Amino acid sequence: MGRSTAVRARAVTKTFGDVVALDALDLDVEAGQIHGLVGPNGAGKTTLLGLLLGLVSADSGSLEVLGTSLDSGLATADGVAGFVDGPGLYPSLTARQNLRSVVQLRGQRDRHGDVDDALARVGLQEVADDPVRGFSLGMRQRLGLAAALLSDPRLLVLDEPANGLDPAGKRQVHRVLTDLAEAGTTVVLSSHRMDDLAALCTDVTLLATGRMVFSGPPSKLAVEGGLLDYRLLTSDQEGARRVAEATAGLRVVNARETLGLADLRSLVVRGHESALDTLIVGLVNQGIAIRELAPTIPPLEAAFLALTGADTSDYFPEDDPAGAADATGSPSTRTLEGAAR
Ligand SMILES: Nc1ncnc2c1ncn2[C@@H]1O[C@H](COP(=O)(O)OP(=O)(O)OP(=O)(O)O)[C@@H](O)[C@H]1O
Repeated sequence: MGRSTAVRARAVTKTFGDVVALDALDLDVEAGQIHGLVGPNGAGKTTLLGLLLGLVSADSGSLEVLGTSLDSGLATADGVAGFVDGPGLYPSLTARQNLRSVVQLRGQRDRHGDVDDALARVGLQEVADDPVRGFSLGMRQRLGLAAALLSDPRLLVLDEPANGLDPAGKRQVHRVLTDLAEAGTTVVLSSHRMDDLAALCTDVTLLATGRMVFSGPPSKLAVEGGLLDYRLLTSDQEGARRVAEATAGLRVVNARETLGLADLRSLVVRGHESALDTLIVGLVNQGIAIRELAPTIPPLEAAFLALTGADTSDYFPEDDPAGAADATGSPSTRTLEGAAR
């Protein structure tokens, strides 16, 4: 394991009875990365985070966390902190008392106001002396993060840390995580929000039914996702339709299905970026002004849907079968090989 590798998983498998939560998973997380795990419900994200925290052990394969092998059973590597399924907190204690109890349980002392500092970093200083019982989900998430910060972790593991956070709270948590990563801490987190992951993560790993279907920078994921649907509004919609239909590699698709009833004027065209470039030139040559042209859903979301096999028919038309889900419903090998690093 290289010095710069915080997590190295090889063929890690974890089953719960008949359910295969992780299926021969390979994963590398470089030190100092903010690494996002994303995938449909039940994909294995929480199971993987639990393994990193030493809360569950793998059935087979090898897992090294911060240079410590976790292959011989339940163990937490030194320098790892975080939580899955929400932070464990004492509801009758205040936020400050909760953090003090964490410090005491670890046999540490509250050096130089570490507790107050952690509360301030997550924006909870105003409610430091309120009982946690009355805290919202977002406040609990932030307090859980503060508890994890108290041990100065080298690897921070967080299960949906933005869950329940308002936009200001989310920005604050993102800032904390970015500052930590800049100081060398590795962060591995799960999220269902592709926009959050794109804004925060250096790399993302996309899981589907316990298998890795993509790992790499979010920008690469967006590009590898395949064809996109674009909404097109011009000065001459009929003329634009004719140009689009004549453009190689582009298809005009049913706008009503894609956009719903809210937007009956727009055309929806499906294709790769290069075909779109040709369309734009064609429209300009015909003297048709382009008023709006944008993906109907964000590229990362489209890539997620395509690579996890969800709703692929919307994103991979019949004339591009190589990009479609295979007969077993698994995501396409071609796409995955192209996508995986
Ligand atoms: N303790 C357990 N006992 C039985 N099955 C479990 C257990 N933990 C996880 N599973 C199963 O393993 C699979 C993966 O679950 P996991 O919680 O890791 O998925 P996830 O990607 O975190 O899902 P979500 O997005 O819904 O949180 C699921 O089918 C789940 O039902």
